[in-house]
Amino acid sequence: MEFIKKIAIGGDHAGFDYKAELITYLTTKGYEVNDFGPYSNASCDYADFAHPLSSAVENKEYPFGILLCGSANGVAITANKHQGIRAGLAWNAEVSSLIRQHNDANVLCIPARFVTLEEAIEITNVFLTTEFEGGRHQLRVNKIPC
Ligand SMILES: O=C(CO)[C@H](O)[C@H](O)[C@H](O)COP(=O)(O)O
Repeated sequence: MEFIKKIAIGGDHAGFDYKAELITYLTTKGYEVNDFGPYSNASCDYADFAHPLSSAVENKEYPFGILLCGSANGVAITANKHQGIRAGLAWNAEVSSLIRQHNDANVLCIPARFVTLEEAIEITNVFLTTEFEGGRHQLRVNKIPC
């Protein structure tokens, strides 16, 4: 699998601390990480950050995006409003692998209030290093756009 260089990351205040840790982790692993915000842990609205990130991924500026909020539902609901986005929640490594293998997810949504930082890092690692399986799954993914 080709090394993916550029990653977009964002979320809301509930994901702020983990977002900072993931930026540091991914940067040390050699990724070029663009932080779409927020830039403090002050209460904010996830859509304000999930929409710009999703547009950038949809426009192929980044192969993958990572969004973090408290339960991951707000950012996922927002990101999936974009036709070119397949945003999946992942709360453990196995689910993270499956949203890549079976759903060809291009945005990972992490429930920051429901996983440990170590789990968030593992979920991220698995997401970025797992390939889409294609085959029967491609036929299903092709049917998603409405
Ligand atoms: O969309 C959400 C709920 O599913 C996110 O988890 C937000 O982070 C959460 O709603 C923020 O809640 P807060 O009480 O305003 O911190």
